[in-house]
Amino acid sequence: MALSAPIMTHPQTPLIEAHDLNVRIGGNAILEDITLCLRAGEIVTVVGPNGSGKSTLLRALIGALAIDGGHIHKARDLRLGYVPQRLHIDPTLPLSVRRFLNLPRRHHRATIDQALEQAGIPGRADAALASLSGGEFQRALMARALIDEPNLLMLDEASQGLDQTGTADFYRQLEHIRDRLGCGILLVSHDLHVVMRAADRVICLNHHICCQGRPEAVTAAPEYRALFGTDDETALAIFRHDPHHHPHAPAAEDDDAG
Ligand SMILES: Nc1ncnc2c1ncn2[C@@H]1O[C@H](COP(=O)(O)OP(=O)(O)OP(=O)(O)O)[C@@H](O)[C@H]1O
Repeated sequence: MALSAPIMTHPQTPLIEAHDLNVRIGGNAILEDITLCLRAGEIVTVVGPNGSGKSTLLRALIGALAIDGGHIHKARDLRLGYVPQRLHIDPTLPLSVRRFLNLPRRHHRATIDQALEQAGIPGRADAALASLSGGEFQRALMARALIDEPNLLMLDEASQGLDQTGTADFYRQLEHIRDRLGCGILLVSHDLHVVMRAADRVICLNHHICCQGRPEAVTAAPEYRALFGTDDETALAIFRHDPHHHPHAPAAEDDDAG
């Protein structure tokens, strides 16, 4: 199926909801009472210190991890694309990008070419996977996540290893994908400045949700400042989110942090 057709999920339909989600690993509470909701058309970014449970949250939401409490409700028509934080591929494996994207099942050439174009590496289908740079490899992972036309895309620090320009390009690409497919995007990132520019909503996680809301509201929240300080105020002023730039984005769930 062509990737260009917009996905007709109703903008206000929750794609995924978590209620009072609890996850314990090795006797430690990693996620505590997480309640969140993600809708089609919005870009939501999870920020938080190292070890605060961001990857665990994504893995719990996609069902890769057993939960110890609460529940997760997924839309009946949910089609999930997931870009993991890491994926180790043996560099000696003679694997082209096309063959990688054909695992575990084959796709039409045109579908693969289109996914690569959407992910920002057009024309690289016949390149050896091992020959891709770190940033290109991340984009190949993104193409793999896009190939089945997800209506929810989850990315776990997919911009790691990219330089400043590459990171800014990456977020622009995400906005483009959201605008073109109408999908919801949930991402984990440490690039606070760019995150603040690209996200419709930010969730600040430190095992529990410290605060969430529009980027401006979250950065003003004492809980966020206690974790990240206030140094990004200047950058935020430069990168401030322009609502007119994203005509398809629905209003964020919370206007205020908390
Ligand atoms: N499989 C596991 N076994 C033991 N501990 C785990 C496992 N997975 C996660 N943890 C622990 O859970 C905590 C949260 O890990 P997680 O990877 O979710 O954090 P994170 O916020 O994504 O961190 P980072 O920003 O460093 O990627 C960490 O203390 C981690 O050591």
